Formats: sequence, C-alpha cells, structure tokens
Amino acid sequence: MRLSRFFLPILKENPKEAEIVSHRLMLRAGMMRQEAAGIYAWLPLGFRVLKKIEQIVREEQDRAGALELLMPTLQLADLWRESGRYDAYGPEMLRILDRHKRELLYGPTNEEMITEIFRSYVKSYKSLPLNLYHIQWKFRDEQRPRFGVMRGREFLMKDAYSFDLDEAGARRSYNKMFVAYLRTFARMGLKAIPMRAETGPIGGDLSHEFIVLAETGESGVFINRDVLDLPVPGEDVDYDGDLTPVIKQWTSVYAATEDVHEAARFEQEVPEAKRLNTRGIEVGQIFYFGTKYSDTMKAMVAGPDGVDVPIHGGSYGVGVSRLVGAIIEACHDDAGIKWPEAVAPFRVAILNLKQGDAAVDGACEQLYRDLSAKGVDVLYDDTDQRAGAKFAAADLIGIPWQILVGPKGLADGKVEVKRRSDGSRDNMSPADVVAKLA
Ligand SMILES: Nc1ncnc2c1ncn2[C@@H]1O[C@H](COS(=O)(=O)NC(=O)[C@@H](N)CS)[C@@H](O)[C@H]1O
Repeated sequence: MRLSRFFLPILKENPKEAEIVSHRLMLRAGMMRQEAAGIYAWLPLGFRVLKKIEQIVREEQDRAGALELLMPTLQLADLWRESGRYDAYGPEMLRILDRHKRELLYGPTNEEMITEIFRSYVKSYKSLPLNLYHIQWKFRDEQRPRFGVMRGREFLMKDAYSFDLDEAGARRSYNKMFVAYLRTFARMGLKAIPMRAETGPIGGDLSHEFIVLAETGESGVFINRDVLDLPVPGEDVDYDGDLTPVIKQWTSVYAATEDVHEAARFEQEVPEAKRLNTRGIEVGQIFYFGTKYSDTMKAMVAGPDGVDVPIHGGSYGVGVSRLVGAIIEACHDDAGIKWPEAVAPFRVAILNLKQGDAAVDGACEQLYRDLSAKGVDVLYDDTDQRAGAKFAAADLIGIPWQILVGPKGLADGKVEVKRRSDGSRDNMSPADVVAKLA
C-alpha cells in the first residue's frame, strides 16, 4: 500500500476526550472515529487490525471443533420472553419497533437465538457434542461507555455456544474452549490469565474470565505470579483427548477477580513474593450454565434410553473489538503503538527519506515490489513529508519493521532496518532486507 494513496487521518494532538493510552493512540493513529457515544467507525488502519484479530479467533475456534455461522444483529423480543430475560436484561437492551410495530431488539448476546436454532433441528443425543459460533456486532446500552472501544455500546464479539447431553459432556466442551482461549490470546502476543469469575446475567455456576494485566483495566485481580509462566498448549493439542491436565495446571495456581477473591486463601496459598494485586482487562469469558436455557426454551434431545432430556449448555465470548485496545494497552511506548506481528496492520513500513531523489525513489520502489511479490504487507511512505515526520508517523502507528532508505546509506549500498518493538537497528543491503523480512 502506498501511503500517498491510503486513508490515514493521523492527529497531531492528543484528543482531550481520551482518558487511557489505547483510546488516545487509536484516535491519533487514525484507526477509528467516534460516531456517537460508544459507537465507532473503523477507519482503514484500525479495520486491518480488527480483521487480523478476528481471523486468529476464527482459526482457534475452528481448531477446537467449533462450527462458524452468522446470526443476525436484530432479534425478536418474544424470543427473549421465552427465556425470561427480556425484562431481566434491563436498560442495557436496545429495544426497537419496526414499521409494523413489531418488538425487536439489537442483540447484546445470542443464547436465546442459538437455542432456538438448535431446538428446531437437533432431536437426538447422537448429534452431540455441538459447538456453534459466530463473530457478530452486539449492542449493550452501557450507562457509561468509556475508554474508547474498551467499553463501547456497539462492539464486535465472538460468541460460541456448546450443546451436550449431560454435565460431563458440557465440561468437556468448556475445557476445549478454555484451551482454545489460552492459544488465541497467546497468538496475539498477550498473556491472558484465566480467572474464576461471577456469572452475572448470562447465568450458570461455572465461569472463567480471561484477563490481560493492565493498570487501566476495569477488573481488580489477585494472582500468584507463577501463572504468568505457565505453558500454552501447542497447535498440535489433541482436542479429542483428555484436556483436564491442562485445565488443572492453569486453575491450581491462584488467580481470581476481586468479586470472587478469597483473601485468607490467597495469603495462605501464595508466598508473599509471588502475590500480585493489580488490575486487568477482561478480553474473554466462558460460562457453563447447564439447562438454564434448554429448560425454559425446551431444547430437548432423546438420550440413549430414548427419553427426552434438556441439553447442557455453555457460552464462550471474546471481545474482538476490545482486543484492539487491550493489545495497545499491553504493547505501546511514548512514541506510540508496538503491534505484535500477528495483528499488525502492515508488517513492514518503507520510509523514503528523500522523496524525489532518483536513487532513493528507485530503491524504495524495488523494495516495495520485491516484498509485495513475496506476500509481505507493506506500507510505503512515499509522501513528501520531512523525514522526522515520517519517523514519528511510523512509530505512532506501530508497524513492526521500518526500512529507512536515504541517499547516504544507499551510497554504501545499505538501508537501515529498525525493529519497532525494541528499537534495534541494522544496516544491510536491500536484497538482505527482503531475505530477512519475506
Ligand atoms: N461494552 C463492551 N465493549 C467491548 N467489549 C465488550 C463489552 N462487553 C463485553 N465485551 C467483551 O465481550 C466478551 C464477552 O461478553 S460477556 O458478556 O462476558 N459474555 C457473553 O456475552 C456470552 N454470551 C458469551 S457467548 C467480554 O469478555 C468482553 O471482552
């Protein structure tokens, strides 16, 4: 992509409404624009990151055996009356009347709808286990939307729903999602810690929140630091095997959100030097809620003995749009964002430090062609800004690799390669750069 032809409205100043660094940097880096309280337009740079995060989530859901579909954002109010959540959900629910005065709502979550889909087709335990998921926009009329995409009103969520014959089966489904979440967040360069949590409006009695440690996080957390060094299962993990050893390993080290924290146990179990009380960002939450929805909505299957029983369910959410902010909170410095390569909007930025100089222009065009030909996502800053402005922009938007092309270096057949994450620099020939980064 040539920057001269891209759409990247970088802001010079820090927007005053931004209270936390991710909100500030997303606005300054031209990644998004607020259209209404808690409602954002995703501009090209931000949208590229959102899609990369979405794709990692999708790949790990698929690896765990979940099946992707897409449910609508609008739902019938009557569906929620069946489960009894229509009134219980409260003012966070955006209720809508259509032209025929039919009562609809903008879905804050989809337990009711997926249960309706399931019960319409599945009648036998032989079709189980089943895990259906989608990646869809949600609306929650948060009383105080804030911190940019961290607490939005319209936000992108991956929500998966599992169906099993009994609790034992549902726990196996739960464990698969637990492992899939460990892998998902690790692939984004995050340490997301699974913590016991309250179940709230979703219901049930078993839930874990996956929390990324960050000073600006809304959740207070108490952990044994050892949990930060536990191994994440590899991509060869056997989802049809016994996952309980992994679950046990990750749940036997103390990690709890403040609303389920047990101070006495914490002091007793965790050596002083390993105790960490900080804050964190909830990037995902998983729930086992048994027959909460299948009872009220009559989602039954015939068991092995032929008798109809309500299925045991669970739901599993990831805050896809929240993750864009969470990753910035975890990966930034004073100059701007430091994208982990797996989610970066572009992998390489080529900075032409003397636009109009034939040798420099030529070398940049050649690098742009060679890297693009090898499938590398390149942003070529071919604008006529001063070099200093180009350095600042590249650092702000956080592209992992910068290739600085200037007349002096070129005279020696060299260009400078800067790694954004640690600031390290290296001089090498353009050919070596292509070999290194392709
Ligand atoms: N207002 C919000 N803005 C941005 N992300 C949010 C918001 N509310 C929730 N999320 C994200 O969505 C994830 C799942 O939301 S949830 O309420 O915990 N779970 C559910 O809704 C379940 N139905 C999961 S299928 C959260 O872990 C969080 O990362």
